[in-house]
Amino acid sequence: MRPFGITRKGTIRKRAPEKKLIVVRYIEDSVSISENSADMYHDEIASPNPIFKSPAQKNFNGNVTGTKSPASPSLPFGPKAKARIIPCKDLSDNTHFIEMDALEHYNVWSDIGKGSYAVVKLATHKQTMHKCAIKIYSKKSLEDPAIKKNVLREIKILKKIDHPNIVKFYEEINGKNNLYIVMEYVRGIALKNHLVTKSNKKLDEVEACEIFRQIVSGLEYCHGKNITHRDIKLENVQLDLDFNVKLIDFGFATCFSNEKKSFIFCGSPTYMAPEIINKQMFFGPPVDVWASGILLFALLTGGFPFQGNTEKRVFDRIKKGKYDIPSYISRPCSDLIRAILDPNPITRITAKDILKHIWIINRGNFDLHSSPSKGDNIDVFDDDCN
Ligand SMILES: Nc1ncnc2c1ncn2[C@@H]1O[C@H](COP(=O)(O)OP(=O)(O)OP(=O)(O)O)[C@@H](O)[C@H]1O
Repeated sequence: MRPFGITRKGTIRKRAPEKKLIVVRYIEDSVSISENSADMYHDEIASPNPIFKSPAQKNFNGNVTGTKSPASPSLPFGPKAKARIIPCKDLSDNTHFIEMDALEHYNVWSDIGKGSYAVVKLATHKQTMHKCAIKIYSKKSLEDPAIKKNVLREIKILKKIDHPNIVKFYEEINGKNNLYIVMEYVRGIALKNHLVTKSNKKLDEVEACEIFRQIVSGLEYCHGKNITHRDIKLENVQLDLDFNVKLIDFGFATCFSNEKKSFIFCGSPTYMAPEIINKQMFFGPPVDVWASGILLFALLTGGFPFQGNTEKRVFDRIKKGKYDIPSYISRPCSDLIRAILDPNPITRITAKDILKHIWIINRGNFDLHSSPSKGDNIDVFDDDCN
């Protein structure tokens, strides 16, 4: 179990009644618990009658103690609690230091994710106790016009979207130091991490199909609204506890027009379509479809079709377009992968047609031609080029 702590301006160390050392660190009227404990305890925290006699509430009243609720034997203040010390990060350089006046309606907990420019924190709406995720961009990073443009576009696009397989936008909050995007909290696991838990880092066709179908369903919806995600990859697919798919991170998303082709070099190298690498003008949707094919390949094989130790090598292979589909993949699935990884964006299958493909209709239930052989397993998850 990871450390637990309460935060509100400054840091104090306290002994709980059980004489166990608890370190309490105060930031501004907020409570911070570590990533793991946040997930472990957030049901209690979020419940209207929290089992955990919320140190948060005590904290808000300025009365901080580490006492445990009688009904919370599993919580870290229990008799078995060991000294749990909050990682004492230097808050002075924490650009994602939350502003409680801006987030007055939320209790903000600890980090649930980190991206290149944003930190994502778990929060609960104080009145409804509804859990949410708050993506925090420091305004310093938004001084870069390109980043600012992307973030504003991310917000604009998220506002337009309402689909079960896409994370829901709740509100944006413009703080003095940060910009906050409040959105649906997807309690679960990133698809990439889910894959890593599997033997050989791959899924069977039925499970892969169920996940892939939902991804493509979200994409089809976006494409129907003239929106492209442009950064489809394992890391940007979150699974909830019921294994429902939610697409996240619309930081590269954009609106496209059927009349106007555009060119922009964006996405993650392993997932980039040949038309991007060849610097051709392109419409958005085929690029998402290509990336979804790379992702499907990864789900089924534990590897990527175009690999290399350097970006250049990956690009060279994508340009050549040569890849092997392992023999244990069923014929209908192989056919679908080939239709998706069609180097020509004009003839490449669309998201709409993927959903009508026999492999999807049959939910991946096809006899396998052969069992995996040694050489069929490609493991590139440690590849720097992801
Ligand atoms: N709504 C959410 N619910 C749960 N976890 C989330 C949510 N949104 C983001 N995360 C977590 O936070 C991480 C970072 O989020 P996100 O990818 O949106 O940030 P980013 O800065 O845009 O990332 P990148 O550097 O890839 O562009 C994700 O990988 C995911 O683990």
